[in-house]
Amino acid sequence: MPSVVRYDTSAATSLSDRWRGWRDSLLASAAFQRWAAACPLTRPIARKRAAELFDLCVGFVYSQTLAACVQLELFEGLRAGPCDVATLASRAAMSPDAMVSLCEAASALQLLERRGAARYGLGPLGAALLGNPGIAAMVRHHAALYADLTDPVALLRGQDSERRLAQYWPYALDKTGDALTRDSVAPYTALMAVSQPMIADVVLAAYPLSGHRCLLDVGGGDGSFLMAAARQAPQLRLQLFDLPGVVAIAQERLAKAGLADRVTITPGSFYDDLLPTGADVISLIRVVHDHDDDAVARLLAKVRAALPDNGVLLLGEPMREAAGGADGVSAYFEIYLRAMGQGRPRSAARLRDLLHAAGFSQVRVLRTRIPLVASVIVAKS
Ligand SMILES: C[S@@+](CC[C@H](N)C(=O)[O-])C[C@H]1O[C@@H](n2cnc3c(N)ncnc32)[C@H](O)[C@@H]1O
Repeated sequence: MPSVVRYDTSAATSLSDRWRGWRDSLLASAAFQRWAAACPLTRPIARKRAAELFDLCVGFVYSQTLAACVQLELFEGLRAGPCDVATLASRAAMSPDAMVSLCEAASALQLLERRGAARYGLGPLGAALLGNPGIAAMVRHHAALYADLTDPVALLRGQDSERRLAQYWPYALDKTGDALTRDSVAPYTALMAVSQPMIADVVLAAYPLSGHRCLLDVGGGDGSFLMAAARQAPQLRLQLFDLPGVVAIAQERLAKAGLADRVTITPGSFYDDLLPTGADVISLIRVVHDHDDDAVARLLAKVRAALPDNGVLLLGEPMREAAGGADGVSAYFEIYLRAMGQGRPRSAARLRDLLHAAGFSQVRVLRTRIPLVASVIVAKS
């Protein structure tokens, strides 16, 4: 269980509570809503709020429209150019009418674009998705999350017995990883590998590794981040630490990439084992948010113990409140990690506290190109 209490039990009403109470009662009033929609000055705000609320109400339909396009490999099918509805329908084994509904819905979401009567091509978002296969893989694996979310209240009450997402990430069910076979870790390891290039681009642009001698990637999956680091910094020696089933996959992948001589691979669980020493920089990429505060505190202490004086911890993952505006990252990870059964999305400020508590100094939050994909923190041991 997370050790931080996140709710305020104080009965005192502050000035800001009273201001917000007044605002909420105004916004909840049907008469005010009618007035705001009619008044030319407030109409743009009223329309924006109505659109935002509409998106919240129907977001599941948007997601499932995208899921259908991905499942039918519609974007791939349109890569070479637009196509008529009859051909798309026959490829997808559905009626032309049903295909028109899907194409119209996808066009409204900018995934596709109508290109004449009964003919469709890629839309700007569909084309962007083709450039990043990690997104389609993420969409596919959401089938497990959405199945768990069929009854969201049961999930939050811990009454969902199937726990499909936890089975997808089996280390959430077996913390030591002892019983995890290669087959059980292969699906999430493949998903991480295909989505890793966009993470590595963002992290390594924010913190180039050219000044370092040896990188240990803890929870390094199949070695995809190490491969990107090796391309960026040809002098870098490489180390990887992950669960035994995962490192078996990494061993093959890194050997195929011609990096066998440059890398040392150590199987283990950071819940039970010490981390290997020898690296002057240790990375935790998309690892910390998967674990509760007490486990993270122990992991950070082990990272610090494995680093030399003035060694560097490089932490990269999506963080709360990093992307600005409505915080979709927080909403997503709060519910996602609840379904997975462990972990927390954390803000840079919260991570900074955990790093200081573990004895790290000179904690710096670095700007990244796309904070939605990952934010980066570096700290000295
Ligand atoms: C979300 S994945 C991220 C993988 C990789 N860093 C990336 O960004 O693509 C988390 C990784 O942490 C590893 N992991 C989870 N629990 C672990 C443990 N107790 N000891 C070692 N590795 C663990 C998983 O096997 C997985 O490879």
